[in-house]
Amino acid sequence: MGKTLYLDCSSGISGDMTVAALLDLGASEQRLRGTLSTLPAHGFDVAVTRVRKSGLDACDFDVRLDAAHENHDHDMAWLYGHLDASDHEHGHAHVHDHEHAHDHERSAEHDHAHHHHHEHRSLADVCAIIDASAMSERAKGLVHAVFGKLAEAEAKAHGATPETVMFHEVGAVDSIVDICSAAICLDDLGVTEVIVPSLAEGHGTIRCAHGIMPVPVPAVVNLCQAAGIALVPAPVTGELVTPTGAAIVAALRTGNALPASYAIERVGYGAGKRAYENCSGVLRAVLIASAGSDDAGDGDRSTVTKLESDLDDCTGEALGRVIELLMAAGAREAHAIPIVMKKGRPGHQLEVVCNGELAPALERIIFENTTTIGIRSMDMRRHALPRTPDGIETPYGRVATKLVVMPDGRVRAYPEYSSVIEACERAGASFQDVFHATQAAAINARSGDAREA
Ligand SMILES: O=C([S-])c1cc(C(=O)S)c[n+]([C@@H]2O[C@H](COP(=O)(O)O)[C@@H](O)[C@H]2O)c1
Ligand code: NI
Repeated sequence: MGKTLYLDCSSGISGDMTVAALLDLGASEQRLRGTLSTLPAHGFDVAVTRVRKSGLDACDFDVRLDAAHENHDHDMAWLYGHLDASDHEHGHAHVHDHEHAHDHERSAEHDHAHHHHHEHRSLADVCAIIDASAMSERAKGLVHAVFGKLAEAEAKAHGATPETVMFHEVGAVDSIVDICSAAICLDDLGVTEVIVPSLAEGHGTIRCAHGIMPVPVPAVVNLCQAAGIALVPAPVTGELVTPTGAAIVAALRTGNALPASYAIERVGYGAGKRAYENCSGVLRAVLIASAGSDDAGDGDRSTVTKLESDLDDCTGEALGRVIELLMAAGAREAHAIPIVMKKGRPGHQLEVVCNGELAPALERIIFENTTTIGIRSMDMRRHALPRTPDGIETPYGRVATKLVVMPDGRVRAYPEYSSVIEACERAGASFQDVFHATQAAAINARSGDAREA
């Protein structure tokens, strides 16, 4: 079973804060750097350092751009219009098919500390960069999901469609690297559930490539509206939630409520770049496990997506292969059910259950690896009982086991299949002997607890 991540967004959320918090949680920096080096995007380097933010020791993730790509993201004076406040309008309408920068340097109205370049990319431009990298299929799926949400929100703000809208800052190299990095780190940590109850957000206005925008900026408003994300007003003049941060939450969130009780496995703090009064400026990321105690609640209620396709012309070999690929790409379940289709044809219904953000990537795998030309999808409610992974000592060695809390509070032990097989092979014992010995040992270990099943 995957890990559950709780994001405490009491100081908002941005792309770099997310990556920093995940690295602080233990995601591999080495793996991140190795994977980023395969992105066909140039002019950037990443720095991972420790900083003190509001007295807290936090991780800082910084995408450093070369002179041709640098931006204003941390320049508070520029962001809030204290320098030359002349508007910096760009139409979104111009057509291009390659990365380019608009060079406004040295013009009187842009004569401030940084040169002001924008790379305008479409969703297709960004997808091409992601697909050409060596990111895992799961990480690619997460990145596609985040940019898909951004494209919908930007399109709505600018009266375009997701296919035609041009990204400004959110399509720049640093934002692409932030989003890819967040996906690589989540994949590395094995996170499958993401709980985000709400996002704290400031007020006022902020300057961006479009000009002066009200906070929350339009893209954030659209993202939160579409995904039903609650915003909590914070006593801060400025932007705490960036479009990238909101899109990460919109695409990856699987739940909006913490379990009634939970244990903290690990905590990470990611520093924001901007300095505001009245908030800590850090994103706290917590890996949690349901405590499985009396007051553990009745588990997690979340939404999952089911993909379904009926096949009467696909070989068993192809079906077996696609199921393997789907599971490797992060599906929760993938199976084929024998059915009799129209004209009396024997066939199979391929059923895949996944977190919603993975659906587009898994659909691609189905189209590429089977004969289907259509996939049905539906969102479903899922009720998962509270469960805690444990290691049970048995006469055959240690066996990984899930302890599951039943609705009436009793606890059942479910030995993990692969761990049972390892013990069988280690000890030369039968599956039944190891499985039942593990259940008995689990119950014995908890014999003081009157609520055993
Ligand atoms: O890039 C685009 S199109 C963009 C749109 C909007 C809208 O609300 S529309 C806002 N912004 C601002 O850009 C910076 C950087 O955002 P990141 O998500 O890349 O960190 C931020 O201040 C946004 O408000 C950009
Ligand atoms: Ni925009």
